[in-house]
Amino acid sequence: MNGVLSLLKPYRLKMAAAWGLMLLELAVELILPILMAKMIDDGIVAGDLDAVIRCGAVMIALSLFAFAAGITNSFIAARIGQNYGFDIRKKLIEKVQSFSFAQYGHFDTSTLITRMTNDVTQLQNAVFMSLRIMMRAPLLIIFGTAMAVYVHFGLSLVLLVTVPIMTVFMLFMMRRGAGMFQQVQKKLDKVNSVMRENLTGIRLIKAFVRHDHEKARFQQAGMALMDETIRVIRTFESIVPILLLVMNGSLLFILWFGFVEMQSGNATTGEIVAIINYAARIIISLSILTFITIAFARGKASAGRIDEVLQMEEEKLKPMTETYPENGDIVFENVTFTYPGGTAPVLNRLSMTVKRGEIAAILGETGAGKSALLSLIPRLYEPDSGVLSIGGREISGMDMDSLRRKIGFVPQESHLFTGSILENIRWGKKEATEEEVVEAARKAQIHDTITSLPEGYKTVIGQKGVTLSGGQKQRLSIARALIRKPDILLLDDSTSALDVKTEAALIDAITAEKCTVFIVTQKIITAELADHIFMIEDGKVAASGTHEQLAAENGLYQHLMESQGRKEETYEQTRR
Ligand SMILES: Nc1ncnc2c1ncn2[C@@H]1O[C@H](COP(=O)(O)OP(=O)(O)OP(=O)(O)O)[C@@H](O)[C@H]1O
Repeated sequence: MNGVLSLLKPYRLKMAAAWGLMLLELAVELILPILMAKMIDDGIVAGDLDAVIRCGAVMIALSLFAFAAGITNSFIAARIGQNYGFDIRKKLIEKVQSFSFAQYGHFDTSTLITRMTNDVTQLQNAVFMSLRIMMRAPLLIIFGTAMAVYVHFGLSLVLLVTVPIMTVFMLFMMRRGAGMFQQVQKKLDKVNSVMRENLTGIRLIKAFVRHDHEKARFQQAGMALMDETIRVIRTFESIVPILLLVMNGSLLFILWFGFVEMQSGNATTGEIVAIINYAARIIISLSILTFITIAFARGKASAGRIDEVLQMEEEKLKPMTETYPENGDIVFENVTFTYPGGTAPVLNRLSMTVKRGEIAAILGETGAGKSALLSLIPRLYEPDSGVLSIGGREISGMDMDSLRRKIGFVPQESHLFTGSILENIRWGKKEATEEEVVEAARKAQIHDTITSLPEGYKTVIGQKGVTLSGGQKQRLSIARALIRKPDILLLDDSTSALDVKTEAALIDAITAEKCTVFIVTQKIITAELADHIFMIEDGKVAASGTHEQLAAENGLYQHLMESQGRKEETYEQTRR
């Protein structure tokens, strides 16, 4: 067993029990026609009521026994199926969490969601069926045919011909089906992707009056899924009529040949009834096999898709030889970085030093690579070449988790989780006390806003709760980062929606924290508050210095100041 099937290992014993019960149920099913033949020949035809009652009693007892075995098997199979599904989902989420940003880019979010939901359900169904009926149907076909041969060889000859032909036909269809179901799942991915975009972008769609366009997009994806599913159904639908035609023909042949054999005294009524009974059970099993074939083909396709995620190779990282230094400057030395899948480097032999405890403003045109620079510090991406070190220790040799624990990161787009404000801030440090939460909120300049809400820190945000403004979300994200008491604080354009006064108060509070701060910004007014400004252009530091130095010497900076209407006045004047 490998891949996703290896996750069934812990259930080996329970699976064996389920199969054992299934075999008992099957054995009863195979014995019943013989008992019926005996009841007819020794009881009904011979006029012996005692024999009828005896055989009847044994048949009832065996049927009850099979019923109990069947129910227990069903219960165990359902439990294994559900547990297995849970295990796969857990494994998948753990795996996805361990992905580097580059690996995450391999999969679209929608396909990951489909794989974690629908594909897991398909596999769960396949496992349930394999324990409940998947083995039973083929075994009944094999042993049913064997028992029929045992009862009357001549009458069973037709089964010996038709059953293997139909079984091979089914196996062939199963092979074809697996490929087709891969396509169905891909089309389902697309539907999920359009649906997700529609739901998350609902405000935009309304504002731009793009309902019709989106409806058409959804229809296209939905129709593609429907067409593919119909194609598969059509293929499988042909199985049952073909099966019924062949097997009903076999039944008629048995009846006709049985009549001939009975006339010549070579067969009894009971034997004919038993053979017909076996043939009927075989027909039912072959029809069940059709559904099993579909479930198995779907399960196989889904297992492949799940395995693709689970077997994603771990990124090979340098051995961990460095520990995080308690104090240290952050140094980029000739760092070159290309986004995975990107065609050209966004950072090109960039070098810069940010002193411990300094506030560094990163300025640059949009698309200059400011976010890229920030994302290298917590090792969300690894540079192509060059060295990034903290306190003289290369971060590429540091344990990722311990490095990230020292960093407070506020991404460009604020992302909050469904839950209360308190929970959202505490998300940054799970053991934080309420006092710590309030302290972080005060520093992030959001405390007053929170307390003005009717439920204060207990206010639920998200779809079913209060909707916050862009600036409020930014400050909440900053509070979530500050509660960690980070050594390094990365603010990726996270103060863009704040007014001048609030931003200045925030920077004052951050300064008191004495952490090293990288603040990406487009605004000169924010850069002025920094100890050091780095201007990024063409993947390099084009200029650096204090606001005063750059304002006096750097043409590009002066141009930026002018374009933003900032000349002689200072930040203090604006604040007032
Ligand atoms: N995940 C990604 N994969 C490939 N290319 C990317 C990715 N993210 C950004 N880019 C590209 O890399 C370049 C630098 O992007 P980055 O987001 O680092 O710049 P930025 O200076 O932060 O921009 P902005 O100020 O607009 O946020 C851009 O041209 C962008 O299109």
